[in-house]
This record gives sequence, structure tokens and C-alpha cells, in this order.
Amino acid sequence: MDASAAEEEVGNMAENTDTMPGFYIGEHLPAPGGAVTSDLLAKAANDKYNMISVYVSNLSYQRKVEAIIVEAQKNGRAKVYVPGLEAEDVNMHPDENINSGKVIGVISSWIQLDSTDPIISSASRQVLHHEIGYAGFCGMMSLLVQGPSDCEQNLAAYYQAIVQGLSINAYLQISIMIPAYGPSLEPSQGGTEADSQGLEPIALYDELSSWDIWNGIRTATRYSPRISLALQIQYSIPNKHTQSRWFAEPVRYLILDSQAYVLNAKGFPVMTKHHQNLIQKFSRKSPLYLLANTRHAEYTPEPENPLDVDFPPLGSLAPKGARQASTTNRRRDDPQSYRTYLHHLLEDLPPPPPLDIFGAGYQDFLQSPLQPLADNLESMTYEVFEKDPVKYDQYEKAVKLALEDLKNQGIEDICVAVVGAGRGPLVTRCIRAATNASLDIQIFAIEKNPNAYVHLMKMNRDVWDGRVTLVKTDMRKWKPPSYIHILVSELLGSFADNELSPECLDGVQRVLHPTVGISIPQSYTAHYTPIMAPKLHGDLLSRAGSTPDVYEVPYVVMLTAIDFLSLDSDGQVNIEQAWEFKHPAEDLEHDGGFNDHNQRESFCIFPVPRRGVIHGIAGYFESVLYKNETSIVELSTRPDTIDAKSKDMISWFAIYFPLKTPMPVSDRAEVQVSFWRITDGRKVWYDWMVETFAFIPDPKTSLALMSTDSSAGVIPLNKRVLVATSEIHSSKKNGCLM
Ligand SMILES: C[S@@+](CC[C@H](N)C(=O)[O-])C[C@H]1O[C@@H](n2cnc3c(N)ncnc32)[C@H](O)[C@@H]1O
Repeated sequence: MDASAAEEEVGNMAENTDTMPGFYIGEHLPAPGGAVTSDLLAKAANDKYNMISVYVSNLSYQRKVEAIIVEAQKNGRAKVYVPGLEAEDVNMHPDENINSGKVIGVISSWIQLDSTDPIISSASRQVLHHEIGYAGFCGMMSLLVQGPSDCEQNLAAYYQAIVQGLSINAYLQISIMIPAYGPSLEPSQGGTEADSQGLEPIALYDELSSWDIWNGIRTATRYSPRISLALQIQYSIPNKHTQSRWFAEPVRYLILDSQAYVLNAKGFPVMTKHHQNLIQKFSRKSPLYLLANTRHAEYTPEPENPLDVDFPPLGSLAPKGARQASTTNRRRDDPQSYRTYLHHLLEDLPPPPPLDIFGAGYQDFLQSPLQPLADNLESMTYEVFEKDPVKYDQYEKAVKLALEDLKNQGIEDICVAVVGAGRGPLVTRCIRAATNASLDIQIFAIEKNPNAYVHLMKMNRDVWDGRVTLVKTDMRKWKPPSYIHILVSELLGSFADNELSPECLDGVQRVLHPTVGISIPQSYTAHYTPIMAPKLHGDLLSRAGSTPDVYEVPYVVMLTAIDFLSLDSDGQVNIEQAWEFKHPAEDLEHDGGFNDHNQRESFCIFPVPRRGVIHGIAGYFESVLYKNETSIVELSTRPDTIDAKSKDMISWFAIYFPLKTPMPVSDRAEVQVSFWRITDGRKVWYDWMVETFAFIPDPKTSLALMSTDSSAGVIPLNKRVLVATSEIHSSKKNGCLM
């Protein structure tokens, strides 16, 4: 290919979408290659890669620096000075190829920022900073840096080098390469000392060790949005809980090592079901895929079609000889075959769930909750609610059941009122339910938003044939001509009562028929669980400088980059109920004048099996719209019950109660979350706090086994200790006006 053709090819790379719709697949060149040239980029484009990763410096620089280190060590120097890069040391020069965004810089992988030898760590830090400076100068946008090798090294030196590196260039994104299943989990060659003595090796590392290292980097860099992860996927992959942990993190790149593949019976590289599932899960985060073709010499074909077998065991090491084949089929894993396979895999991903489509662009985006009582919503907001394919069906079912029950009791002239009718979708559903129940009902639509009221008038004229009585008022002031049999409302917020449904419905309860009156919903409950949400914490941290009370607001969020910390023994999330509201309310008469009967409090203890960091609390709701002896119609936003109660409902995102200071929790810990719903007769708000507990062996209470037998010992008993207490957060300042 001549140079001009190559240029043209480079120019066409972004348009090469017929073969790469929406996915960015790059070639991660494993060795310090030659300079970035149009030819190299053209070859990548020709091979259907959108980008390449290239080392900033080359072997010449490595040799120079290694010689300096050896010299410093030989002379017993305390300090080492590493000169900057020279023309012959670099793989790139500033030109349009570099700032096209198609080249990702890689920091020298031979440096050891975390070395316990101060000469080596110092020299490494200097190399890192020279390379960051030069890559930034060239216009590079994104750099890959190898993560620390394991927890035994000088991690602080690594963190400090990265923090300092961030300040060298204000725009560069730095992605840390970390194996999803830590390298420290691989048995060291030749076995450990414990092995040689015939002892069981002590498990220094577990599946979260790799994440621990990343957590340290993220904490040390103060959740900088310029630090992300380049997660390395190899043959051994973590179990689904550790995958969920990584999913909560800012994974910008997935580096797929060729060892992440197995060869099928025909000799082509394919992925096991577990690897496919992992790729499918992470595709929701739209990562950039980098293929590292470090093909293995002993790589031999699989005997069966690995697409159908459960292999390798999750979270296990690659079993010795696991890839040995019983056939002697020819290998067909030329470098391109890895990309082709990934391509097919990505193109065949199943369609995303409805909430992902509906909420596209809103993932992990912090929104201030609506206050439909105090504010008047706009048409666009109503339009978004009205897109829900499930909520209105559920309401229609509930209204129909309630109407039939009233009819069976011999009630005549049934009156139904939709209170807070918005643009009228529930009115339409009530009319339809009555028609389906063969009932002629009187129907009212009450709305205090004067603008939505205009739309209700239009609906009554054009759609409802004038059969609805419209009233523009606050429902709490409404005086109907007769008792209402069914009050239909949808005033629920993401935490059930946070948009003041209880206060509004209490105010209109007097219009409800005293003996047979029905409220739809009949009840609702708020639910919560502690979560890790580094993205949300990072966002709040960046706003906290200008808005100090950012942590005193419950936010509405489509939670995706989160990890549930409290799981039961089956690995299912523990979500606890905070409180319940029922309508019509029975305790109205016990009110002390300040809306006291709507105060609530809740204290729940959550077991946390695996260590992590609590950034806040996720809140959900459930509601019984209508229940009789044989049927129940419900809504739920709880991730563990939504499918059973209102599958594919999209109207509500979760609520997120942040903590100002993230709280680390250890393995097998407990977390107590406390919540208060407080009201002073003018406003309603929440207070919340978290306490963490650990269980530590207590020699005093441990049971010494009394026996003459030499095997007698001690049964260790653990005591529960309070580790940390958060401050009490309060949304009082932003509380809802009643
Ligand atoms: C969440 S929207 C639901 C609208 C509509 N029912 C639907 O499902 O699409 C709640 C509506 O109740 C209205 N609303 C809230 N409090 C009210 C009150 N005290 N009196 C009358 N309308 C109220 C709001 O203006 C808003 O239109």
C-alpha cells in the first residue's frame, strides 16, 4: 500500500462501521514496537481495528535506564537521576496520527513503580513522568499504565507516582491495567516455601486482592475522573460476585488476552460460556476492547466444542493440561481469528433490557428528586412517565378488580376520582376498566397543576367525550358533591413516600366513602440496602467544592455502576423494608398536629460477606395497588422482586442516599443502616446514618477445650466490635414542602 492509500485508509477507519457497529476494538501491541506510522495505522485499519496501543518509549530507553539503575546500585547511591527521553528513545512524534484518538499510549511495562528497592521505584517514577510528559506533548489523550504487581510491594510508592503523574498533564486519561483475576493468585513457579515444607500454603490473596489494589489507587487519587481501569481478561476469570465488583468500577478498556480464548475442535479460537457472559455483562458499559495476541506455545485444541461446556471452573486457576487436546487438529488461530470471533460475539449480543433502552444516557446520573406537590411538572416529564409499558396496565387491572368487588357488594352509582391526574393517562385507564367491568361510573379528575389542567380539558373534549368532571384544585381542598368510592392516585416517588403521597392522600381521605371506600394504591413500602457506588461518590466529590450540601440530598439515579454489599448465603441481595403507609390511613386521628402520624424510623442490620466500601444507600419501593381475597396487583422497583411484581416497569429509577465519607467494610462484617422520616408540619425530610461492625477473635471468651487429649485446643469465639460511624446526614434543608 502506498503512503497516500494508507492515509486514505486511516481516514476511513472511523467509517468502517459496517464491520464494527458501535464497538471499538483495538490491537494491543505486546512488545515495544516501531514508531507509529501511517503504515502501522493503515495495517490496523485493514485488519479491522479502530485503534492501536503503542509504547511511548522503546528498547533504547529501557537499556539506558537499566544501565543507570545498575550503576547506582553498584555504587551504593541513595538517589538516582533518570534523564528525559531523546529522539531515538520514542515510538511517537506529534502528528495527526497521535491526536486522532486512534492511538493509545502505553507506559513502559518494565518499570516497577511499586518496587521495595528505592532506587528502582525512584527510577521507575521518573520514567513514568517523562513518558506522561512526552505523550501529553504529542497530543495523546489516553495512556495505559501497568498496575502494581501484588499487595506485597510498595503500593504507596505506586500511588504517589500516579497522583504526581496526573498533575503533569491536566487532560490525559490514565487507565490502570489490572487483571480481573489477580496475577498474585497464580501459583508462583517452583512452588512456595510452604509447599517445599509440605505445608498447606497460607492464602495471602483471594479473588478481591486485585480489586484491593485498584481500590487503593482510586482512593489515593481521590476518585479522579481521569483515572480508570483497563481490565485484563485472561483464561482464569473471577466468579460472578467479583465480576459484579468490577462492574461497579470505571472500566474503560477490556484487554482480552489471547489466553482468554480456547481452541475449538476445528482449531479456531472461541470463548467459553463464562467468558462470553463476562463480555456480555461488560458490554453494557461500552468499553473499548483491546486484543492482546500473546499466543501460547502450548495452546492446543479443545476436544469438544467449548461453547457448550462449563469450562473453566469459575474463579479457578487454569488446570494443568486443561488445554490438552485429544485430537491433533490443525491450529487455525491466526491473529485475525481472535478479532473475528470477538466481533461476532459483540454483534450477536442479546438486546438490552427495556430499562437500559429507556434510560440510555441516564445511567448513574444524579438527578434531584421531583417535588410534584411544590412544583408544576412540564409536559415532557409527564410524557416520560406515560412511556411506561407496565405501570398503567397494573393500575387498570387494580381499578377493574376494585370496581368488580364494589359491584359484587351491590354498590350502585360508583364514583371514581383520579387525584393528581397529570395529563390523564390514569383517567383513560379507569374508563377502560369500567367498560371492561360493564359498569357505568361517574369519574372525576383532580389536578392542581394549571398547565396540565389545560391538557385534561383537551382530553375531555377530544377523547373522553366530556364524561369526566375536571376540577383544578389541590386535592386536599377538594369538595366533591358526594362520597367517592375509589380514589386513584400515583404520587409515588422512588422511595415510595418521598413525593409526599401520604400527606396528600391524608388530606383527601375525608372524601372517601367511610365504609366501602378504596384507595388505589392501598399501601406502599420503602426499602433499602447499602451499596458501593464509586462513580456516584466521585461525581459528588467533584461538586462538593462549590456546593457543600451535596451529601444532604437523596438523588434519583438509574443505578448501574454499583455493587450490592449485603448478600445472603445464596448470593442474593438483602434489601430490607424501612416502613409502610396504608390508605385510607387508620391513625389520622392520633396526629398531634405536626403530621406526627407520618413520621417513621427504621434500623436494619445487613450482613456483608465480602469486603468493600460503602458509598451510600440504595432505596426502592413496592406498592400494593389493590388486593382482595384472590388477587393482588402490585408495583415494585426492587431489583429482586420487580420481575415477579411488575416486570419491565420503567417509570422509577432508584433513590440514592449518599455518605460524605466512604466507609470501608471488612470480610464477614455487619452494617447497620438507620433511617428516619421526619416532619415538622411544614416540611418532610429524611435523616440517615451507617455504622460498621467487624468480628474479631476474642481470647477472653474463647472456649479452652478441657481434655487430657493432646489434640485439645481452643474454640475461638468472635466478638462484634463497632468499627466506624458515619455522620448523620439530613435532607432537612432540601426537604419537601407539605
Ligand atoms: C407523578 S404525577 C402522575 C400523573 C398521572 N397520574 C400519571 O400517572 O401519569 C403526580 C401528579 O399529581 C399532581 N399532584 C401532586 N400533588 C397534588 C395535590 N396535592 N393536589 C392535586 N394534584 C396533585 C401533580 O401535579 C402531578 O400531576
